[in-house]
Amino acid sequence: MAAVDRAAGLADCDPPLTGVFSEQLFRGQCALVTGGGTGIGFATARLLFHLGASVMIAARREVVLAEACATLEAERTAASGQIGFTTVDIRSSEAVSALVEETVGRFGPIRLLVQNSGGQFVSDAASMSVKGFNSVVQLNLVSTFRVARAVFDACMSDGRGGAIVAMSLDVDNGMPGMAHSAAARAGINNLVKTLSIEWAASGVRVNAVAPGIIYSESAFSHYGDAAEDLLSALLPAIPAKRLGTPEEVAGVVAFLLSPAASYVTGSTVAIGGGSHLVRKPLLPMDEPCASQPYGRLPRKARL
Ligand SMILES: CCCCCCCCCCC/C=C/C(=O)SCCNC(=O)CCNC(=O)[C@H](O)C(C)(C)COP(=O)(O)OP(=O)(O)OC[C@H]1O[C@@H](n2cnc3c(N)ncnc32)[C@H](O)[C@@H]1OP(=O)(O)O
Ligand SMILES: NC(=O)C1=CN([C@@H]2O[C@H](COP(=O)(O)OP(=O)(O)OC[C@H]3O[C@@H](n4cnc5c(N)ncnc54)[C@H](OP(=O)(O)O)[C@@H]3O)[C@@H](O)[C@H]2O)C=CC1
Repeated sequence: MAAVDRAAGLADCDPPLTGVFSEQLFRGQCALVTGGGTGIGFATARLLFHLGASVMIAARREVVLAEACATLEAERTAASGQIGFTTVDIRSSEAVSALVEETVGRFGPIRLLVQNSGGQFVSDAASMSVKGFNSVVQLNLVSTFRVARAVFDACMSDGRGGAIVAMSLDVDNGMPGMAHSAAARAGINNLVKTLSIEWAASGVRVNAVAPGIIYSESAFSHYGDAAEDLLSALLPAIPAKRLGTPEEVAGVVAFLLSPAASYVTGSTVAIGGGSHLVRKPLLPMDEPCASQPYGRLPRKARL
């Protein structure tokens, strides 16, 4: 896949990107990374771990999390922190409460939160049921609030502070084929603004990152055979003319969590090789016409 090949080699340093930060940056701090077993979440957990944090990764698939932990344990250096995993479905308040309790019990109060878990399916809006729209909003927007609230209440509201990074998307120009996710992520972009104001008095910074198209096997596997065609059509609209890597997102997340960003809050940082500056929707559509300016995706493309 040519688009993927262009991204290869960018994360060859091992462990990735630690060289640009002090290895003591997060020494002893407890970090929770949801979705930390794969893709962007794994790259972020990996970087925080190698920068000294005690990192809990959490998602639904235990076997994936266990494998991720084993990989990190095998990479351990003198500078590395601790790593642990537990399962969670972030759509459940009870499960999220249990996750926070377990993380605090194991590694102490959570100071760094990366609310990375999320996703969606591709469908044009005309084929999308309200139930499907709602399930994606629940997963991405409502569950981001749920996780942030649970961590704030338990660990960050006491004035000792913390830093939160949520996962958004490049949605400035809308997102044909992903109306649900784009609306949810636009909600996240606004949510971090309000939370950053309300929680500033507790010393908590709240930011988001908005990745463009980031290649990882786990992410692409959700799009099946459609991925290659979609990507071929998408690539010309990316000024950098390549996809991003999970490590390129992890570096920005680590910066936002770090004291280097101590005066940054309420921001959403685009990580898309300039794609957020291109004034056209990110997803490719059929040939536009006057009566139907954005064309159509195949109806209800179940990928
Ligand atoms: C990076 C890939 C490149 C390929 C090119 C694409 C370009 C896009 C660029 C954007 C970049 C973004 C990338 C990523 O986000 S990577 C992460 C990818 N991971 C995922 O997306 C997986 C996450 N998905 C899920 O967890 C679930 O699908 C979801 C939460 C979204 C739904 O789960 P839920 O359990 O709530 O769903 P149900 O099965 O109960 O269904 C509820 C209703 O939802 C509708 N639905 C569900 N799935 C589909 C589908 N595949 N297609 C259409 N509709 C769907 C449906 O209405 C369900 O109701 P019914 O069962 O009654 O029909
Ligand atoms: N790749 C890309 O181009 C882009 C990705 N993003 C967003 O970045 C984030 C990471 O994506 P990426 O690494 O690419 O893809 P992945 O599919 O690798 O990551 C998604 C992660 O979310 C976890 N997850 C999904 N649903 C739940 C749930 N209900 N409860 C707990 N965990 C859940 C998954 O684990 P499990 O299935 O085991 O629960 C998985 O680890 C997502 O929010 C994604 O939408 C945003 C912009 C672009």
